[in-house]
Amino acid sequence: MRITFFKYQGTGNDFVIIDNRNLYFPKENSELVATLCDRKFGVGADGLILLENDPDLDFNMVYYNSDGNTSTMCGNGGRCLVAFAQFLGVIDKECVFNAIDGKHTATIDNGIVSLQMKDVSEVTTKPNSFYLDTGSPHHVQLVENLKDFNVPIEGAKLRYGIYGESGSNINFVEQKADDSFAVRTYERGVENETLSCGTGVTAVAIAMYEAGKTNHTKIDIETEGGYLAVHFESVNGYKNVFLVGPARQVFKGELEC
Ligand SMILES: N[C@@H](CCC[C@H](N)C(=O)O)C(=O)O
Repeated sequence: MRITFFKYQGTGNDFVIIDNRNLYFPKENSELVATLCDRKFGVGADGLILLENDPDLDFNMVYYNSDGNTSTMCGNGGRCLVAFAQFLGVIDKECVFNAIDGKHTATIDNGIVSLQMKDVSEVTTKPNSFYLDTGSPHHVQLVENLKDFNVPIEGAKLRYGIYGESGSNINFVEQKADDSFAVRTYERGVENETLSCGTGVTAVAIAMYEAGKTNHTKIDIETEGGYLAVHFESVNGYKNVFLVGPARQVFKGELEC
């Protein structure tokens, strides 16, 4: 079988993306997905995404982590998929698509994608951290000297120690200004630090507002792979939550497997 794939990145969170509108990709083959995502034996990516037709909406998103398993929502992946849908001519500048956590609206202008994330009704406050679901589960913890923090080691400890097998993504945060934070994320399913995590920065923005660290509802986030913005409304929970930032095609390839 010949697979045509595209490589995309959104603030350095990178994805193999495949046009699966004709349903040719063997979706149950998790070994193939893991190999395609492998940085030594495959293309190399934090995850793989299939763009499929949806009966009612512009398209459907199927997301796999680099371990080969399907998972919950990927914010940066969703933004990259919107850019891919525009590249394919499936959409123009606006769309509504389906993902594992439901319907998402998005706009794209000059490679900047604004993606509506799911509403957040609950933020759990723990002694020195927060836990919330922004489409994927996230632990958010303030640390000092984020630059030198050992994210892979400390992230793995919390991911397995507190959250067990089903796990959580783990975000370490440092405040930069009233309305800006730097974030480094350990991603479940990649089992390592990634350069950026869209549902993660969304969780950080909301958790920091909930904690009273900021009273801004538009928050800038610095990741290791670039800048993202999150804005939301805070009325009985968090609604109209948007993740905004660049999404770029890196290259196209073909492989026989
Ligand atoms: N990179 C993602 C999150 C992908 C899902 C996550 N690894 C999980 O399994 O929870 C993002 O940009 O949101």
